[in-house]
Amino acid sequence: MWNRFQVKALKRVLISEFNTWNKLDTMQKTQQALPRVYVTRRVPPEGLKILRQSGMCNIELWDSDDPVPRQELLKKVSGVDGLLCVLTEKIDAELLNIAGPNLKVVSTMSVGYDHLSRDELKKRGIRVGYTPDVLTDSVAELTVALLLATSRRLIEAVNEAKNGGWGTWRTMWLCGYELSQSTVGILGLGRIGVAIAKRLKPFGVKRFIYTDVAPRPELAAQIQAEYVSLDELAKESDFLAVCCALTPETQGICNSALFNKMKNTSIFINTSRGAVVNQDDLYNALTSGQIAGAGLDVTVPEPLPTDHPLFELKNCVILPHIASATIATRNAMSALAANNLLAGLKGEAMLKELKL
Ligand SMILES: O=C(O)C(=O)CO
Repeated sequence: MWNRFQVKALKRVLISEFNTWNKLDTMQKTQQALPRVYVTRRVPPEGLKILRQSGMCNIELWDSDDPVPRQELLKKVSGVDGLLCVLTEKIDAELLNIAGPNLKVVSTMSVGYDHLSRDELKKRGIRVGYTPDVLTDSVAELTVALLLATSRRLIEAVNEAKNGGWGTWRTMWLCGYELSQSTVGILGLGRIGVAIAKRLKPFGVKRFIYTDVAPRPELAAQIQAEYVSLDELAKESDFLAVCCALTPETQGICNSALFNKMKNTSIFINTSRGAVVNQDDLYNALTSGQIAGAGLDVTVPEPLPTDHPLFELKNCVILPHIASATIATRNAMSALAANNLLAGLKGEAMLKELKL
């Protein structure tokens, strides 16, 4: 027989157990009620921290540095409320149909949005976040580095020094082209084009010219750039930097018609998207001497197969799409993508929303 103290103690234990169980049950129910979010890549820590600390979504993560296989992605998006993706994921009608009507927001950790079917997203009323501005400086910096590496033949020079090609100082050996007194052309003047021009100006560039679908006087005024036609841009640029977004209008815009108008001393640089260039035409322009050199941070496909003919050319410098690859920038991109996603889930204004 229990005395009254034992009964009281047992009561206390039971009540406390009941409360704990109740709390857990409520927590579980709340968790189940939270929006479901699929993150298609191990994005940099800043973004993941923001998502986790928000406590406002259930996150499932493809915890890898490599892209999620398409079939796995299609399986995982079914029924999600939000999707945080990177530029390797094609967000098209097939995926959106499988995702279903819960999907309210797609947030891409990229400034480029050519991997998103904008019409399909718009049709379904899905909001889209992206990450402009935070990568402008790192992309501009890398563009300048690539331009100098190409025009001053740095990769060839390093290889010659390392591989015994360095005989003696020679008068015309490894001579390249200099920015001083040059004309720099920008195809697609936006924030990145302006940032590139600002960095190039101190090298003694004489003139900046640009082309776009229409003049952009406010941006152009920052760098005293002159609006010209695509033809003039090709003919007059000593250095031609491609900074436009990939759209149906810009796909393949850098083709033989453009290269044939360029000077045979010109350097062509692309840090936007590979598909704005017709790579066969570029190969011909480089091998025929129609242009002097090309620096590419982007190609079709990516990665470019190691046996691709462009890799055989000494006057073509190819980087593996690293323009925004600084630790600070990639963290800022992931933080912005996470904040865009959370704002979209809450139905609030995003920091950077793409107009569809
Ligand atoms: O953000 C983008 O679109 C990129 O290409 C990454 O540098």
